[in-house]
Amino acid sequence: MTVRIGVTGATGRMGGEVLAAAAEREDLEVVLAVSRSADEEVEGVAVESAADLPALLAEREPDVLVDFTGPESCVEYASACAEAGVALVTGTTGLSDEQFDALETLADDVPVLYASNFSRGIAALRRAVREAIPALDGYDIELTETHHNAKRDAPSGTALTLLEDIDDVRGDAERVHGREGEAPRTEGEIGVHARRAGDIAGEHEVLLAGNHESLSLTHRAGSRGVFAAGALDAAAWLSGRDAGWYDFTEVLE
Ligand SMILES: NC(=O)c1ccc[n+]([C@@H]2O[C@H](COP(=O)([O-])OP(=O)(O)OC[C@H]3O[C@@H](n4cnc5c(N)ncnc54)[C@H](O)[C@@H]3O)[C@@H](O)[C@H]2O)c1
Ligand SMILES: O=C(O)C1=N[C@H](C(=O)O)CCC1
Repeated sequence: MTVRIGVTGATGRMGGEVLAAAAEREDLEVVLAVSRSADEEVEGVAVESAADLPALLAEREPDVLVDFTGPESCVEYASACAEAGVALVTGTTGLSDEQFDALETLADDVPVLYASNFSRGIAALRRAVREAIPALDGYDIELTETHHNAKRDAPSGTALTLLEDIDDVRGDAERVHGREGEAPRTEGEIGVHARRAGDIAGEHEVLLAGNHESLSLTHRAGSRGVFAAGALDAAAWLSGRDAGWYDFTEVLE
């Protein structure tokens, strides 16, 4: 059965990637694309005004809405989905704790799948990090992420997810965001570094060092297409499921 999808942020970098990737798939049909700046075509799809989203959801009846926008719009669109009974896949990062709480509450009404990163490589990196930490007890950990020069939030959503993974395995640690001046490392702290340059799609490195050795676990996205493909796989998987909060790792099981 073809899954009917809607796309928000259609004129954005990820919105365009999602529309381009969806056009190549036979299991999905784009029935709706919206953006703050309407009246454009993206990848041959007419982009309508995001202000009309509630009415458009009722009229076009997508099974799943795919959202890569900003934190405020993500919660607003999730709320429209809950109202219309439409499932939501979102990869929007930079959400506050309150905004995550709001999304989780809306997941009582419709299926919501959130992932800070929709690449399979990052899913594998997360597993590798969870395995490496207990094997390298007491080693220093530094996390570095690098993204294009238009990225708004820092550290990246993926970096925050990796930090949560590290805390889960090793217990909560102090996070030191960059260093300047007299700033020697304290035991157990995690250095967090965010670089912004050019059009880099996304790089994450977890460095573990101690005992006269170091282990660097690094993922590099070759293009945004990898995130779009993962989000569409998530949309196909989520369609028809019960209301609830879902994770990308469940899609990959
Ligand atoms: N989870 C992942 O795998 C993944 C991958 C790439 C990007 N992202 C995240 O996706 C989001 C979008 O990234 P992008 O590079 O496409 O950004 P972008 O700026 O190119 O596009 C964002 C789109 O959302 C719209 N938008 C932004 N704020 C809005 C608001 N308040 N109200 C209505 N519309 C709004 C913009 O008009 C634009 O169309 C970011 O949070 C980014 O971190 C996640
Ligand atoms: O380009 C972005 O913005 C990305 N955002 C996600 C994050 O914040 O982790 C995933 C990688 C690309």
